[in-house]
Amino acid sequence: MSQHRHPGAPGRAGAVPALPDLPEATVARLPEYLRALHALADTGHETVSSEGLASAAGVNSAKLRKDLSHLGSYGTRGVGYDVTLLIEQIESVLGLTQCRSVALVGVGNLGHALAGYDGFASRGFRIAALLDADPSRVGEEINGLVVRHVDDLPRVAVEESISIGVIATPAPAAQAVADQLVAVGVTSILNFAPCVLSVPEGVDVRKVDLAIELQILSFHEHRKASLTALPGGLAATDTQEAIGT
Ligand SMILES: NC(=O)c1ccc[n+]([C@@H]2O[C@H](COP(=O)([O-])OP(=O)(O)OC[C@H]3O[C@@H](n4cnc5c(N)ncnc54)[C@H](O)[C@@H]3O)[C@@H](O)[C@H]2O)c1
Repeated sequence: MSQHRHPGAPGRAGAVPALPDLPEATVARLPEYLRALHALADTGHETVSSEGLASAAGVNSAKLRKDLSHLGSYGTRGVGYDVTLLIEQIESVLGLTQCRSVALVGVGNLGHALAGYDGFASRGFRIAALLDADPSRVGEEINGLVVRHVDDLPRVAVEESISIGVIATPAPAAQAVADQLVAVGVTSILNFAPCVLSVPEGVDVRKVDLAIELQILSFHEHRKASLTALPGGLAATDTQEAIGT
């Protein structure tokens, strides 16, 4: 995943308490900690050591302690972190204490898969609107939601209090869709189209490109093959650390 961010995003949800200014890498790891913590809570764990949580989240424990110290969470010596408390702290920092409404634009192959995925709701996101430019797709019902024409976006954005836009259109259409989302006041965009979007200051864009992830893995495969070809073979390398996860 890649991301670009502009400071000073105007909030749509009104005044919120000042948040710590966290490093982006920390922000990117918090959802991993949250997922691991929910799994621990589901299996009856009340506390967890930094090593245990780090291992469940797939990071090293020093990095985890540093990340959590940014939230003012240091755990208790000999006991570790209180699982429920840490879940609350991370959810609060990530702004997950309120459910956010998402508009998905482009309901083709990928859009259908995203619209049919139930996992967003359990993580605090409601797909509230499906929009497409193709009249033959308008009116189709997916997971209880009817696809609407993208020209309805201004009305839908107000009706559903849309706070995040997801773009799953072909790349040539993505910039125009981003412009439409920005025009209706959306300040967070998740872009699946393989292109760079230009957005005004105050709008955050994250890009998901599985092909890029595969290319990065390809590099590591390539590198491992070159190392095993050396005399002595591949040193005891922690591949996840090498990848930087
Ligand atoms: N990020 C990833 O890992 C990943 C994986 C798969 C596909 N993709 C990308 O996701 C996008 C969608 O892929 P797909 O296979 O679903 O394509 P698709 O052709 O099946 O669907 C695209 C949909 O977008 C709609 N559309 C086109 N222009 C529009 C506009 N201006 N406003 C609203 N809707 C519009 C089309 O009518 C169509 O329904 C592509 O850009 C593709 O490259 C990314």
